[in-house]
Amino acid sequence: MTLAVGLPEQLAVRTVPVRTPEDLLARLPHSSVLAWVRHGEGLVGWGEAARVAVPPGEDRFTWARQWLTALFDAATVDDPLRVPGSGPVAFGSFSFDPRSGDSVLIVPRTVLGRRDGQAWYTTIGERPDPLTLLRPPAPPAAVRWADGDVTAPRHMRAVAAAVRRIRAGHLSKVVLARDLLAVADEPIDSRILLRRLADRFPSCYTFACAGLVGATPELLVRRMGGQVESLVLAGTIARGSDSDSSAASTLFASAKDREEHSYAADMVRAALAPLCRDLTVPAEPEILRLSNLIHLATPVRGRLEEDRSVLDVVGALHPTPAVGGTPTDTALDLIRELEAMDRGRYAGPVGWIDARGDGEWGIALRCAQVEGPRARLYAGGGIVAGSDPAAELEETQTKLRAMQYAIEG
Ligand SMILES: C=C(O[C@@H]1C=C(C(=O)O)C=C[C@H]1O)C(=O)O
Repeated sequence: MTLAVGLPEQLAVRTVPVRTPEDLLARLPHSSVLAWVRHGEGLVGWGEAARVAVPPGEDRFTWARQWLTALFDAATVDDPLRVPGSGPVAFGSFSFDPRSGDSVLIVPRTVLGRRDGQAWYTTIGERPDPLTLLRPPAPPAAVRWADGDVTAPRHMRAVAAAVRRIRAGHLSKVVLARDLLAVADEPIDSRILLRRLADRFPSCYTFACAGLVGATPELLVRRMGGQVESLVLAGTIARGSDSDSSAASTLFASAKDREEHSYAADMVRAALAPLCRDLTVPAEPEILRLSNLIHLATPVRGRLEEDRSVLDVVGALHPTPAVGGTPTDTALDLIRELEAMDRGRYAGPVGWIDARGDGEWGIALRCAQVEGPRARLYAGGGIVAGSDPAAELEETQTKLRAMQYAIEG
């Protein structure tokens, strides 16, 4: 259903506390699901009370927020909990490129939420589905892999061309990505992918929205009350056979990775500074260990000066140089020129927002667009003057492995 702004449907929303479900992902009744789960907590949803295709444009986050405000303001809400994620929520996934029209918001009919030992069940409309434990879905069988639009040699050529542009002084950093295709015998059930990702990457945000499924380590912004947080990532090394501490020290001492990281951390600081007071941005990055690789990470915190929804903050931040580059507009043009594929919603913001404007949005990384028996996987990396095409290709291979595992086991 697509609703025009100004003509909102009246939603009847009811939240009730429930006994803590031990496993949100085991409750999903079918493959068309919405999810945002980390360490077993978060939100899962299914059914559609409302859905909208957000028109392309720089202002798509404002458009989306206005559409939701009209919808949620007209709703009748019975929500005794009033915690972030209770009452009506929308899941969303936005295109990376403002020119692309792939962005979508979905208000599920049913949401199961869990945080800090409290759990709730929100339903919209008359007859909620019963909450039952279901039989586990079947994993994808006989998966074949094929090149996407950006083959390995093409990616290396693009990286080499980007390095030349950077050395010629056109820009400082650009993130280039590539894709990989999987085809199974039967439609791929997103629930299997979510389960495998959540088990292997518990500290990542395992997400699903309109067929985009993944587990991202990168928090673009969490807004709960006046508090905002972000976790900026850029700079990567594989967790090889070396001891972890030696890989982490190599990454921490790498001038190339520290440079890549500083562009992203500086931009997030600059974008949040006008919106926040008490902004804290550590001077040096931390080390974030995932099961397959290690990142440089800067945790950022602040208090919002004015009442702004999480989507307003998403709009101020996207695209950060973790997925775009520096300067942003030059990098976007170079991505359009050199990458030669449509990123769709890969590297775009993905997450949820409630009627109070609270929510959590990540950058859609380590993900795939799943359609029937096919999945398109994406991965990229930041390119600076000192980048090496073969090493960058390897980095995308390591990053792709997370979703290859989710699909193949
Ligand atoms: C672009 C991706 O990841 C981003 C790029 C990184 C890098 O270049 O080191 C690290 C983390 C992410 O911000 C990806 O996973 O596809």
